[in-house]
Amino acid sequence: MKQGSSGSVGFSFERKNFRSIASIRVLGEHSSTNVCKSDSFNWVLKGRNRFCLTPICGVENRVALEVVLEAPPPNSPLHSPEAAALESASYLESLSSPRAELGNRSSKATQTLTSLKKTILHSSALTDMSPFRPGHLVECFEVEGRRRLSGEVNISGAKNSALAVLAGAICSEGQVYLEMIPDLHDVRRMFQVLQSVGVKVQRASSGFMIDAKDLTSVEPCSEAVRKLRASFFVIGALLGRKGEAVVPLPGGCNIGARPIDLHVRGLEALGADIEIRQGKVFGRALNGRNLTGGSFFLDYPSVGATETLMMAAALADGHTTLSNVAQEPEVVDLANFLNSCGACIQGAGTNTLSISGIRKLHGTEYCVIPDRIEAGTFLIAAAITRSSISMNPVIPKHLASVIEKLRTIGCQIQVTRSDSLRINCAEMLRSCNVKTLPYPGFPTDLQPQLMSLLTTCSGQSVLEETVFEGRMRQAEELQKLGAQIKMSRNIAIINGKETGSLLYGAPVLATDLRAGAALVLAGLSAEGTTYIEGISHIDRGYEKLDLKLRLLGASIQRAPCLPAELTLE
Ligand SMILES: CC(=O)N[C@H]1[C@@H](OP(=O)(O)OP(=O)(O)OC[C@H]2O[C@@H](n3ccc(=O)[nH]c3=O)[C@H](O)[C@@H]2O)O[C@H](CO)[C@@H](O)[C@@H]1O
Ligand SMILES: C=C(OP(=O)(O)O)C(=O)O
Repeated sequence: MKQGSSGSVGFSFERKNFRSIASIRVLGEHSSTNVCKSDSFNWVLKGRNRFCLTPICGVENRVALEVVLEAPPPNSPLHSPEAAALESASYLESLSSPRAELGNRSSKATQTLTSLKKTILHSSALTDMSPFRPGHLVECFEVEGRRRLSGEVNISGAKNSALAVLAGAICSEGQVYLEMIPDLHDVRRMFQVLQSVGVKVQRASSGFMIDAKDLTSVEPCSEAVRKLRASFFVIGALLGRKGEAVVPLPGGCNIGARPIDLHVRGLEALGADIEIRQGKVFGRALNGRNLTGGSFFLDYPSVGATETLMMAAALADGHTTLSNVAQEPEVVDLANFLNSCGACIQGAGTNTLSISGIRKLHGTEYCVIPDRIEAGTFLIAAAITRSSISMNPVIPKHLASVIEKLRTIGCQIQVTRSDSLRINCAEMLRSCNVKTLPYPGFPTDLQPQLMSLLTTCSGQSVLEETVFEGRMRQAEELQKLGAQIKMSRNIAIINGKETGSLLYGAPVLATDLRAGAALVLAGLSAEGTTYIEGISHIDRGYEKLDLKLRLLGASIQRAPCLPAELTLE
């Protein structure tokens, strides 16, 4: 198909039948190795299931010659290769090109489909594509399974600590230098939240310098706040500092209703008047100046509510007692950070916090704890691939419940140094029963990953999610890989096979951060190729997950795919 520099190549196909297509490769005019960068073209959705491929200015000579569609893996439960081949041929016939060329191209495509040869346009060509616009290809992870992992992985700073500490930095009027802040989408959005109220954020040496001396607003940018959960916690710091705050209702993982009633009632107990209207929470100190100390019992040990109230109470006039608080390591990290700025918080890590308010906090240097959830994800990655790996830095105590369960199913885990772990896994692992609970119980943030692992363990496991009511959406996706899972509300009954259940690669969708991680792990264990869409969720909370896994020997790449939601038109 010849194509003028100013024209466009119009084509249409039934997107629903291509649910499992992995990629589209665009070739240059004379050489099949001359792969045009995806960002050289606009993929524009034109009406129902119709795309238009238009060269962007400056790439006039790099015309689109053919589009090669890849069929789904042969074992895909969604779609047979034969159906995909037929679909592809009819798609090619719909191209507005001379018939002779069509014939060639159709047979080329069919060959490609028949051999199921990998024709993925790899990540180097994609790097300039983000953020994706509607109608563009989106990134997915392409995972080639059944490879052993080996080596040592570096664990990043904890996402949930870093986010809480960044919110906490608003409490301080001095300069705060923070280390071990992971490079995550959520962290970048949190920087935007801080900057929108006048906080200066600067990269400095291997960390970040945060200066919240001159707050210019008490209303952070709605767009950024709505993208993550922890952004809402700034309400405690802003009310503490300024006696006033207007914060939109937060975003975060779609894993349940996630109300903010405990934050609100706790702030009211500290002398705030709170009103929720038009999707925003308006708070102000009742006395028109500062919050005042008080007592509050949390009905549930909410991590976020504990953190919000800790920040507010740290700056309130007088003394506060918070009972039935969360005891998570990230809560302790926030308390340690605030104390290093001069706050007076006692009892962090127990179920009661005793806080004497201090009106002005000073600057500090602080290093965030390592991410226990990332470390747990790598422990499970080793287990699901029956591999041996080491990881560092970790705080082994933070992973006690996870280590205990992995040992129960047959993994060997050694604490090799005070901050390092090594895991060795035999071929045969056993089932076990697990219930998620607040810390020190088994973390809900590792439940989806554990579900993937248990599908490969012999016998029947019962996994119960008690923290979030909507956090088992990965089960449906794991079933597409062949996992034997029966769901009953928040309980999953997982049947592994005697020899360890073999998962089969297929296209799947990450519905949230940890569900995405669970699918990556399942893909590492599966026979064939797994395509995981929705990886922006994963980038929210894992620093370079794909790179770290590759360094351990996994085959995982970023590849372009058509967004599934385009079928919903
Ligand atoms: C940014 C961050 O730190 N996120 C973590 C934090 O989320 P987050 O702070 O949102 O989690 P919470 O501990 O608050 O939520 C636990 C349960 O309490 C409920 N609840 C919470 C607040 C409230 O006002 N009312 C209420 O009913 C929630 O709906 C949920 O069912 O802790 C969770 C539980 O360990 C983790 O999974 C998240 O990764
Ligand atoms: C649920 C999580 O994050 P968030 O609270 O930011 O949605 C998580 O980290 O698993």
